[in-house]
Amino acid sequence: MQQAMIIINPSSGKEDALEYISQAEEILQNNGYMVTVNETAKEGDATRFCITACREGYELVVSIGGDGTLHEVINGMIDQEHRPRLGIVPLGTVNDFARALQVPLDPGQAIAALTSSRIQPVDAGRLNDRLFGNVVAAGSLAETLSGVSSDDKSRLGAFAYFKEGFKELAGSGNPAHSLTIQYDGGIWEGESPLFVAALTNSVGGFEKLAPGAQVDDGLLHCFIIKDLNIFNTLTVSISLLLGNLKDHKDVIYFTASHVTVSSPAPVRTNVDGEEGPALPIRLSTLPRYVQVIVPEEE
Ligand SMILES: Nc1ncnc2c1ncn2[C@@H]1O[C@H](COP(=O)(O)OP(=O)(O)OP(=O)(O)O)[C@@H](O)[C@H]1O
Repeated sequence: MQQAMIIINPSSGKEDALEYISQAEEILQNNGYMVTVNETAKEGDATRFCITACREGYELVVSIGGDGTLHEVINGMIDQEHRPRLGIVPLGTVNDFARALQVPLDPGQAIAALTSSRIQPVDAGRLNDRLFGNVVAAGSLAETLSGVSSDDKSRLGAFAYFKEGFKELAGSGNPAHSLTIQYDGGIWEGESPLFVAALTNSVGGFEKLAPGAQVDDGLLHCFIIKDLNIFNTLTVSISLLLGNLKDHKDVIYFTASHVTVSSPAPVRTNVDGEEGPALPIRLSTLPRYVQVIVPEEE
């Protein structure tokens, strides 16, 4: 009999996570799985549970929670020879990974889609000695984004990030730091308030950040926002909404499989929506590393 592990964060989303356990358990049992349910209680639990699932040969791990929980689950797969298939039930407020893979944002529909036979191989990102599923941001605006409240994210969706970003720009005028970004054969040095490296098209709920990004293209889609002021922030924001950010005159866009970012200043990062390590960071991709269950094609 195949084994499935449900990893659920009971604090995710609007805290109605527990309602979905029996629904997911039933659908998996009806599909021939022996199901183990693990509830997380604190940071790191989802990673530990997923490590167990890898070591014990589980065929399937289902992450029920937000992008933070998913990030932790994916980190359990680092350096594991056996990696279970991954099912996603999004309960967070942003759910970028689900958006990028067309997994339904409605949890009931996402649970129903766990029986799909369609598997999408997805790149994982490597940041120093850990993994990420979707995005790494660095710079003073990235630090600000870590502070966006769940309440604002629920109320304003992706626009919560604009609100915090504008607040930061209005407060400090010019929050750029000196960054050195080395990628494959190139190097960029200059002042920037924000560097973003994305694996998928959806970042912060904006589904058109990198419209050309494929989840299995083996590439980091990188954006350097050059020195910003409050006025061209508006035009950058509009480009972001229209999906042509990479063509904006104050944005440098490139793709690469290896990137390092450093700064003489103590700059922090944001990784998959949560606060990450300080610079310097080394980024790379692990092509087609995670096998994700996605809905059948219509
Ligand atoms: N039982 C728990 N109570 C509180 N926090 C928890 C618990 N279990 C895990 N966590 C922590 O909650 C963090 C955030 O979870 P997650 O991103 O899944 O939900 P969310 O914050 O509701 O989603 P979003 O970030 O989209 O708003 C996880 O990174 C984890 O460290």
